Amino acid sequence: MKLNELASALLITHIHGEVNTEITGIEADSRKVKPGDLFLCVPGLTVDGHDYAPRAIELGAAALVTERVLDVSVPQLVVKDARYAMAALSAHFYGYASKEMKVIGVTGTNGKTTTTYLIERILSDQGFKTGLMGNIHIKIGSDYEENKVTNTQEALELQRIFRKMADVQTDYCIMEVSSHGLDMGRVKGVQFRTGIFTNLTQDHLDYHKTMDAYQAAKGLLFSRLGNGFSAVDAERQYAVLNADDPASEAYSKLTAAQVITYGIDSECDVRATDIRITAQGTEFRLVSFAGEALFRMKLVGKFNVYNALGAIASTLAEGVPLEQIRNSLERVAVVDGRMEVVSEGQDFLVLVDYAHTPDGLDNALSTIREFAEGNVYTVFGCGGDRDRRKRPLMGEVTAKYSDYLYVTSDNPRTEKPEAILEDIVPGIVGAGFPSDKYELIADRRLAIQKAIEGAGPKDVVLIAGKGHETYQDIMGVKHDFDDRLVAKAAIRGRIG
Ligand SMILES: CC(=O)N[C@H]1[C@@H](OP(=O)(O)OP(=O)(O)OC[C@H]2O[C@@H](n3ccc(=O)[nH]c3=O)[C@H](O)[C@@H]2O)O[C@H](CO)[C@@H](O)[C@@H]1O[C@H](C)C(=O)N[C@@H](C)C(=O)N[C@H](CCC(=O)O)C(=O)O
Ligand SMILES: Nc1ncnc2c1ncn2[C@@H]1O[C@H](COP(=O)(O)OP(=O)(O)OP(=O)(O)O)[C@@H](O)[C@H]1O
Ligand SMILES: N[C@H](CCC[C@H](N)C(=O)O)C(=O)O
Ligand SMILES: [Mg+2]
Repeated sequence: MKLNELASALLITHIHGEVNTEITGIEADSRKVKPGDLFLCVPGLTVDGHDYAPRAIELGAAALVTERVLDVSVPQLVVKDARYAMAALSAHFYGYASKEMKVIGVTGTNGKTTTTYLIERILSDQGFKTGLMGNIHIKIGSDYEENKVTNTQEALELQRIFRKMADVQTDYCIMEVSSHGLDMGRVKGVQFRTGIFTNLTQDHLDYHKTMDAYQAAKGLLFSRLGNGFSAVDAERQYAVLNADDPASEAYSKLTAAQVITYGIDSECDVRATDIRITAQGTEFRLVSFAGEALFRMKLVGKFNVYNALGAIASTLAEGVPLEQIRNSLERVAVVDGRMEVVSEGQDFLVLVDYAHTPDGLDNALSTIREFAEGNVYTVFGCGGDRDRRKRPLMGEVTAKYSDYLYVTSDNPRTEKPEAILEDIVPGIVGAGFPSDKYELIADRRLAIQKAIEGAGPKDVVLIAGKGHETYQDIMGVKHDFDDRLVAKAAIRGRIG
């Protein structure tokens, strides 16, 4: 594509240099530039992409996108806002691929991965071709790719993925939409069919600073939906909101999409009643605008009833019959790394779960308390270079529900592991937890071993925070680490 053809995606811009320069790719990271690429100079929070222009040109960049004219040899497309330009130019370059499928986006503090996974199962069981973007992996047709970021891709990568999905005739893309992704404009230009809101509780205050700002970032998904009412079903847009979460009221005001509410405690369009939770699963009666049905799911915990409700509401909107939604959900055995049972035949229960927020831990542990017959041992930590204010709160929640605590590392990244552990302690102490029942063990393998060695018959060991992750990030290096494998080895060591 020629540079001036690409530039037509933006109204206010000018080209400094040869307008007919051929562009064969787009890149925003100098380390990945290939000959013929357009290199986007993005001012970031840590460095300024303009400083990497010379390196990109050395690697063969054919042109640049800049916010100011640089003294360099290649043509420049000068724009007002490089991040906005990244979204607009990438969408143009990849042919507005998200418009070739229905995109269902899920936002919220917890439950995004689980909800996307459930929707994908329901729709693929209906014979639709599905794509999935979330932190377990990215699914394009029948191929799976690793997700190198935890959640929502940068606009450029996102549009590249949509193109690949469109090329294999994907009907539905179901994706997690993080608050960072919304706030940084990564999903600008993505045409969503449906936005789903799971819940809003504390996380990411390192980035958003206040809960109001965090709530507003998630609101961007809903404020962009629905303003072009249409008689054509495929063009309609839906906002699926959790009626039991106070933020939903604000989101329903922000959106012009048709609102479908779901919940347990409040009056709503898709509601679960008569809920029964056991260690083996969850039962509930579904009362909805499309009829009633009894659901028996293998997924445990009340929070998974909420995730199921979001999935049910959004697929009912797609016209999937309630009975068939139920059949699909009843077949889901486990979502990778979420309340996943680790069994080597031992006489106590070991669960690996991805809870990494105060509310996530509250949900996971309160569920465990509903069925635990013995003591509850919790192994957990808090991520480095992430919200520090959630650390004592996570200590407090784990103390509330556990008999023994093993506080350990969970991706310390560039922080000192011991310092993170110290940030957690005030929450444990403040909750009045006995000092002889918790230990700080920075080595996660050791912490898991100790918890498993301590457990007796009928006890429950919860290993929280890493779920499906297969690494421990220490100073930017990802070391192999899988809670499930480490727990299995520890159990074998104990019983073998
Ligand atoms: C806070 C945040 O999200 N930051 C993201 C942002 O960083 P930034 O704006 O500071 O960029 P920067 O590192 O200063 O770099 C500026 C520009 O220079 C370029 N550069 C940089 C170095 C170089 O050698 N060459 C080069 O060209 C970069 O590619 C970039 O275009 O843009 C970068 C490039 O795309 C991302 O890597 C980076 O994600 C960081 C690594 C991150 O950890 N993000 C997390 C917090 C995140 O986004 N998490 C959410 C999940 C949240 C949830 O649980 O809901 C997610 O969606 O993944
Ligand atoms: N609806 C929910 N409400 C509260 N907690 C939940 C809910 N669903 C899951 N959880 C808890 O949060 C953990 C993470 O769930 P999940 O991976 O689905 O969330 P996520 O929103 O995708 O997280 P991330 O922001 O890391 O992508 C689970 O392991 C579980 O402990
Ligand atoms: N999406 C979350 C994942 C956290 C997972 C946990 N294992 C950690 O590293 O803190 C984040 O990026 O904050
Ligand atoms: Mg997720």
